[in-house]
Amino acid sequence: MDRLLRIRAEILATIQPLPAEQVTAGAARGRWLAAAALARVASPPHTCAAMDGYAVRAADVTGAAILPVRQTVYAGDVPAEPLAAGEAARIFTGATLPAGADAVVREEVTREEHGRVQFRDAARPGENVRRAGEDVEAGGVALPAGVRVGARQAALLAAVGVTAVSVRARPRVAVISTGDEVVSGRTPDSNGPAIAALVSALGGEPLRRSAGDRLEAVEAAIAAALRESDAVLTIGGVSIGVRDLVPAALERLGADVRVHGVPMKPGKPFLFARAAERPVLGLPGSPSACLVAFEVFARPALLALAGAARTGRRAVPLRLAEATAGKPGRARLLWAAVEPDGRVRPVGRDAAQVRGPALADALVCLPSGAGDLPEGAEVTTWLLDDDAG
Ligand SMILES: Nc1nc2c(c(=O)[nH]1)N[C@H]1C(S)=C(S)[C@@H](COP(=O)(O)OP(=O)(O)OC[C@H]3O[C@@H](n4cnc5c(N)ncnc54)[C@H](O)[C@@H]3O)O[C@H]1N2
Ligand code: MOO
Repeated sequence: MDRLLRIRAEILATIQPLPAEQVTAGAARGRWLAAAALARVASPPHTCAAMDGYAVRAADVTGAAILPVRQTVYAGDVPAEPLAAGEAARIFTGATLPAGADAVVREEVTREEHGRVQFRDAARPGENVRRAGEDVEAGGVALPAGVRVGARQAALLAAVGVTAVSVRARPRVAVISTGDEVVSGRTPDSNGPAIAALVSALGGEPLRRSAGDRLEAVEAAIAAALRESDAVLTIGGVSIGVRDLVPAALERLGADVRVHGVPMKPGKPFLFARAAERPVLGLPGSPSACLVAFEVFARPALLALAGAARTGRRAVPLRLAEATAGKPGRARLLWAAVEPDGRVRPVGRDAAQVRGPALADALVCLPSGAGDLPEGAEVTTWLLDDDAG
């Protein structure tokens, strides 16, 4: 995997994030922050009760004690008056602590009768109190740049009063399916919709195009794509057959082909070029190879364009649910399913497979030269289920 990761790093080094724009927090959903989002208000906004009970000055409750209850504070109230020494205030979860109070005693360990509350034990200063800003201080960094705004991030932005944020533009990504068999429909275009869906899941805007097996057609399709998009993905026509026209078309367009052929299985013919200051990623046509090359190279490249701080899949060591026969040579990526017990089971291997990837929720990465692996062997696994935007 090291060589693949080096090639990936070389590709990423050529990619700058797209320009930033200011959008409402709602419109930021699924996009990446271009700058840190700073809290406009603290969270929590006021020092408040963490439990229903009685606000007191802890110094007044150093053991069993009885205090008069002078006020009641509900969530949303502004306390009518400060808490005087020797008094208690009835208070509810989330309600602002009256000035002077420094502890909340849970209702369960008290008894109220005739306007007086009885405490059994000492109150600790700070007990059941949420300090204003203990989660996020006003003016502090709520979210750093490079983070994707999803559901939980939207909650934080709302909590700290952020209504507008700076995010990276959505990448417009041309997805060009090539090959007469695909254009005619004799071979169903399974890669096109898959790659378009993967682009959408990254918050990108896929522009689906196709070109038959004529050099001029492939060249024209790539040239048009370079004009209308921020990145170009081609599918098929990238290995060494006489009808594999993507490399020749790129040459005619004066592209700078930086990578052609990578030591992995499947996905060996993958190509990376720069043309018109844009990245061009040539994915193999064989379905499993296409999707693997997308995972290893294209997805990180598109994430870098979109401004993501983390461009790789989450990699975790998992144990194999079954033995896997070793093969010398290239690093291998196996579509796999994570089982309920946390072990991982490969689901199909041939580069032409469409079913294996469809059943998988992980990719197992075996380094070049990995021999036969027994059941239970630990393997690096990329988890594929974190696309939620
Ligand atoms: N003599 C050699 N032949 C091949 C080599 C090699 O080194 N020497 N490499 C093999 C490897 S590895 C792969 S992977 C494939 C990929 O080649 P291409 O990227 O040029 O892909 P095509 O030849 O255009 O298509 C291969 C296969 O995939 C089907 N296809 C293409 N596009 C789609 C699509 N959008 N949806 C579904 N299926 C698609 C196409 O019909 C072919 O069946 O080359 C090996 N050959
Ligand atoms: O490496 Mo190819 O990618 O065998 O399918």
